[in-house]
Amino acid sequence: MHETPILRVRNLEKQFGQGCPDCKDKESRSLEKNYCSACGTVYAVRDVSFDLFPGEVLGIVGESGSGKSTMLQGLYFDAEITGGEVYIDHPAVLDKNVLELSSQQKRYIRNYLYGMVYQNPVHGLKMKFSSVGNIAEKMIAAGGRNVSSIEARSKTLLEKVHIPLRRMKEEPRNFSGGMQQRVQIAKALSNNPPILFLDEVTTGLDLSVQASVLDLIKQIQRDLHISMIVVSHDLAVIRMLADRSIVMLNGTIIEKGLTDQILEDPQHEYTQQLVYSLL
Ligand SMILES: Nc1ncnc2c1ncn2[C@@H]1O[C@H](COP(=O)(O)OP(=O)(O)OP(=O)(O)O)[C@@H](O)[C@H]1O
Repeated sequence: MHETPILRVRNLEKQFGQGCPDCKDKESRSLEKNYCSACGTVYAVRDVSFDLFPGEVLGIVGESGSGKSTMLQGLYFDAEITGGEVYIDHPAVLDKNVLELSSQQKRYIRNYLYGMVYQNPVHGLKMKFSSVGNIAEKMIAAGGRNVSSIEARSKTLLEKVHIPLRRMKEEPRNFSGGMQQRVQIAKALSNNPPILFLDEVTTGLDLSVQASVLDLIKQIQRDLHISMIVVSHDLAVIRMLADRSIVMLNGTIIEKGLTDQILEDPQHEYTQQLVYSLL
């Protein structure tokens, strides 16, 4: 039996710059990594295609500048994508390339179908709202109006991410980095999205805090059976979380497969270096 992917990404492209005769033609262009030295255009994401299946964690790993964050920002509509198609297996948008939808329809997807956890909590949280207020805001944006059920769900979510309820009225700017990431995760889950994006969520945290946030993500994945795309430059993070993985370099996919397989038998020279650096 073939399962239908919850998310299908096809030939995604993102360029910064207009391009020039030297680089406009995909087949004949020659770039320095992802950069055209003739006109300065950066080809940040090039011809990226993959499927995400229900309940699966897909890892995206690559060095700084490989295009991971740009791709995630494009999928979450934070940045405009230059080309390609994205399909979500949901009745509201079935068979529609969601990149071409109106801003209202994209808002619907961000509110109901996607959750996002950013590396920098400042991008995902309103630091002057209370923690419970941050979660409530997301539910209200999605049309929630029943105050007592919004409050009850916010509390349940904060408990789920191990934020003590006695601190729920505090602003997240007073919290440690690990706690801020927990509040972001709770907020991202507030409307029960089937797809969660996680962008370098443990980068910059102390090792012990990293481990507890990663444990939390695993626990959420087990409990909610949510599909996740986890972006990290750190193969150790991907190894801990992802069933399947994609390795990116200079904006393109250079290797993909089961994470265990990639770790055991890396094919590309760059992946081999990544794997050996874990030893
Ligand atoms: N606004 C921009 N203008 C020009 N180039 C950009 C812009 N934003 C990103 N880039 C370039 O796009 C490429 C991909 O960057 P991106 O941030 O997606 O990589 P990354 O793999 O997520 O790395 P990092 O983890 O360091 O953010 C890089 O070459 C970067 O310099």
